[in-house]
Amino acid sequence: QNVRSICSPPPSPCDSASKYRSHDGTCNNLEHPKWGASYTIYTRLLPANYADGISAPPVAKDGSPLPLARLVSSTIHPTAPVEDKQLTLNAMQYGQILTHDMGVALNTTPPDFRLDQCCSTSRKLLGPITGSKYCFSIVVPKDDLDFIPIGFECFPFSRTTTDHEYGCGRENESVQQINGHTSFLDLSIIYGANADEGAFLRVLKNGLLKSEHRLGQKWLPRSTNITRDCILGDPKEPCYDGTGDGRVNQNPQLAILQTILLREHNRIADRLGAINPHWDDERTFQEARKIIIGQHQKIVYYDLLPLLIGEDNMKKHKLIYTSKGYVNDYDPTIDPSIINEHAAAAFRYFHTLINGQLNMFNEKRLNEGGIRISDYIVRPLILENRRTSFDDLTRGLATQSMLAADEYISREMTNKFGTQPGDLVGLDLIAICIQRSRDHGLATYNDLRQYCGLPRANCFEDLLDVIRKENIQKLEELYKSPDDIDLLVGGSLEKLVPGARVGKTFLCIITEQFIRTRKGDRFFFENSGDIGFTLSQLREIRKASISRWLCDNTNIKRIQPNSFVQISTENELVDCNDLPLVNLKLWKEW
Ligand code: HEM
Ligand SMILES: [Ca+2]
Repeated sequence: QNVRSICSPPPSPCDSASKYRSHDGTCNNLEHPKWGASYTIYTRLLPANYADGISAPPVAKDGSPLPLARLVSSTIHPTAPVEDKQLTLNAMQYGQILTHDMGVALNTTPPDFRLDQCCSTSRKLLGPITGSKYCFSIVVPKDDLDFIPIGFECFPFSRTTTDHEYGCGRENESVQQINGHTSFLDLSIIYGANADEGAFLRVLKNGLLKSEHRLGQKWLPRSTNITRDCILGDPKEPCYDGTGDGRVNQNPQLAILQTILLREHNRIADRLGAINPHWDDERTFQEARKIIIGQHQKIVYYDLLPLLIGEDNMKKHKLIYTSKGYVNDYDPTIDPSIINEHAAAAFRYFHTLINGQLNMFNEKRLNEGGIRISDYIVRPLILENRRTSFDDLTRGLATQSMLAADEYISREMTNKFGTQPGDLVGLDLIAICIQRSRDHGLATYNDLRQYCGLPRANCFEDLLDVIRKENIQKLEELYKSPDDIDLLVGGSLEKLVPGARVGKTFLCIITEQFIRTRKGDRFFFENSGDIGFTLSQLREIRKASISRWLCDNTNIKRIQPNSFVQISTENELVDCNDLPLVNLKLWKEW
């Protein structure tokens, strides 16, 4: 899509009678058809903070450069294998699904940037990993834990959309990044974020999405462009495409959940077809899509988010209800676009939850061995390795602990990210994210503290209200003034708010995002009217659970009722058939 049309979209007339979401999110808001649509810009809570007011990454208050992102990462984020006491890896992993549904910052190659100039031996082409075509200068020796690449220039790395030619903003106005996905929770990651992609992903028969049959199971279609999508040891290894998101191969557990979503769509479409044989392909597809999206929204708001941002906090902000009826809180004045401070900083805090080791479990939940995640980044061969691998890894999601929300990060992410066996250098995901947040010109930690109702810190000691002393000392070593602290860095060090897995500032940003995502979505599953569910259908949708999804789309026979939460006496393994099931007979049309 050409950038000019993104920046000044022509008025697009909407069909208010249309019962289903568009693929690109347009016309969700009938007054503002582009709100929340794919290929529109992110929004901000506070004005951009570019050094030149336009597009250059920020500098310190006194004009000196900010500390190197890699130096910040290795100073602030040591490693420690602290596990979360309550939640499983599945909670982290569905968090990534949710993130991907809400956005992907489009990266564009600056015209003066030649790959052959930059990809010398010490650098790495990151295409398949981040979806960008840049060479990164943050590469670190894979096993040298204390190596800090001082002297490595801190890249012209993404310049995501920092050229007017590529980003939006008139001349002399600050640049804003572009979101390649719909902002809505509409599973654009499996249905595609525009009409052409949406049609391409479908069989166009019986309401089905394209899939491939192997090992007696349905799989995501294999990629026809493996060098773009994966880094494989052998070109015959699986590498997926044919889903609505280019990041599907990024890590094995992500590919698993994408596969489960695909299977669930096709499972529901099959049932609906049997219940309503007179429905055509389009009707079956759209009704199945609506059912899966409704279940997904229920699972996100009612089952997952309370664990991350606190149940009391969600109730206080009217993000969840105890009502058995409709909620009808759609507010057409709310713009559901994704907030840049949320996507490029606050929600990335949950990278702390990633466990570098993925274990496989048999049906007795006995550990059958594990893999290092860094060996399988953009290389999902482990899913189809053996007949049971997929199921064993899925049980791992439901069994293993995620890591705790704290300042510690797995070395698999900060030193070995994106490596292949034999590689001498790896990447640092956290350094990449710090650099990315600068590239997006986010306002500083101090600015967001103030926005969120904390006092501005005039000196480092003022941070004691939410940050531990030893961490303030580290900040003082790195930054010259409290006004220089990056939002991602300061926010990541805050003490957790009781009941939540984030500190105050990030909680405020993330909560604001999920208010907009809910109230700014005319099709949110708890709304009534022609586009909503009937009340009895809504009661069925509310029975959905992540555990039942795993059961219905794998060979798993027993699971705990809530597989975001570890097995315990309150959450014991039960027979899959004993879990509540969404009764599709309620969709029978007489
Ligand atoms: C194994 C798990 C994960 C891996 C390997 C991973 C890796 C990545 C990578 C490579 C990026 C792009 C970095 C850049 O170039 O800017 C990214 C972006 C992001 N990640 Fe993760 N991530 C994981 C899990 C999560 C989880 C659990 C969350 C939150 C619950 C999360 C939130 C985000 C967000 C919000 C973005 C920005 C998306 C956008 O472009 O709008 N990630 N992650
Ligand atoms: Ca979406």
